[in-house]
Amino acid sequence: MIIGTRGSDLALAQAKTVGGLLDNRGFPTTRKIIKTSGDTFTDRPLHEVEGVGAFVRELDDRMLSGEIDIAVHSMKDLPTERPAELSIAAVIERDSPHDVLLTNDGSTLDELPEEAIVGTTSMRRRAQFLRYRPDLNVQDLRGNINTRVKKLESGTYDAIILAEAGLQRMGWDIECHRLDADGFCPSANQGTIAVVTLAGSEAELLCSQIDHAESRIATEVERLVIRDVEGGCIVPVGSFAEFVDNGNTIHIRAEILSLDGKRDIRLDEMIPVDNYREHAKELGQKLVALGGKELVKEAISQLSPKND
Ligand SMILES: NCc1[nH]cc(CCC(=O)O)c1CC(=O)O
Repeated sequence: MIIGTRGSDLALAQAKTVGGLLDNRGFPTTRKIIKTSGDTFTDRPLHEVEGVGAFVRELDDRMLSGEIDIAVHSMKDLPTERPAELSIAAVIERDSPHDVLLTNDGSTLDELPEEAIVGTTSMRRRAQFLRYRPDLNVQDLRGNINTRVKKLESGTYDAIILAEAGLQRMGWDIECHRLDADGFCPSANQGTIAVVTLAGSEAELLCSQIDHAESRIATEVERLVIRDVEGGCIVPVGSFAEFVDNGNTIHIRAEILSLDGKRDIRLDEMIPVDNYREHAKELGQKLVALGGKELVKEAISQLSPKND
């Protein structure tokens, strides 16, 4: 079976993880690197390139045309709307869902001097940082993990924010400070790898063997809770579900922020695992009732290029 992947080091590491899990079960795989438009326009902020799904569509197309059997993605990059012919055949056991702060001199978030330059392109991270430290100077920082760390080391930024899972998968042992989920609620599905196949294919059946049930449920809850505010991945929205109470309860935190981090709408709730879908949908409606949709619309209107 052929695993399709983007060519970045992170994507390759993820594809190797999935290949290894399948090999262990006696299903040999090979890898094929696919270049995507999200990889081509690395000089522009992500929301200007083509928004949601820049990295994903190309791999979808190659699968629909039969060129690859399996596609490996960072699950947080998968858009909500997916081609009906494709299936998430496996959700791999989650790595760290948290963000981390990397600083040039090892200082923590609280120790950074006023006006320190913090690099991130994520609107969520920007808003969360400004909420916590309105004095910081948050600047755009595009590029893959390697590029971003290099730009930190070159001194262009005093600090950068990354997904801890990315660092783990690269195998780098760099000093960093984990940002807690109360102040820095991660993106929905952060730290989780999704394995995509054609629905009804043999590959789907084989890949279902490496599915991790708790990770699948947690990622589904995270998406359901923010589904009705219709944000996509470029607006300041966080959603994080974790199993507590010996796996009987799910702790869900979700939030929408204004771009400047001055206003937010937040949820912090426990739901039973039984009937988790119904509970998650109810929380989604609660987020809407609190004004979540309006805040998302406001953020999008401030992001999109004005027509005239
Ligand atoms: N935004 C790009 C992206 N997509 C997935 C990861 C990291 C791995 C993951 O969350 O599974 C990253 C890098 C980052 O956010 O720092």
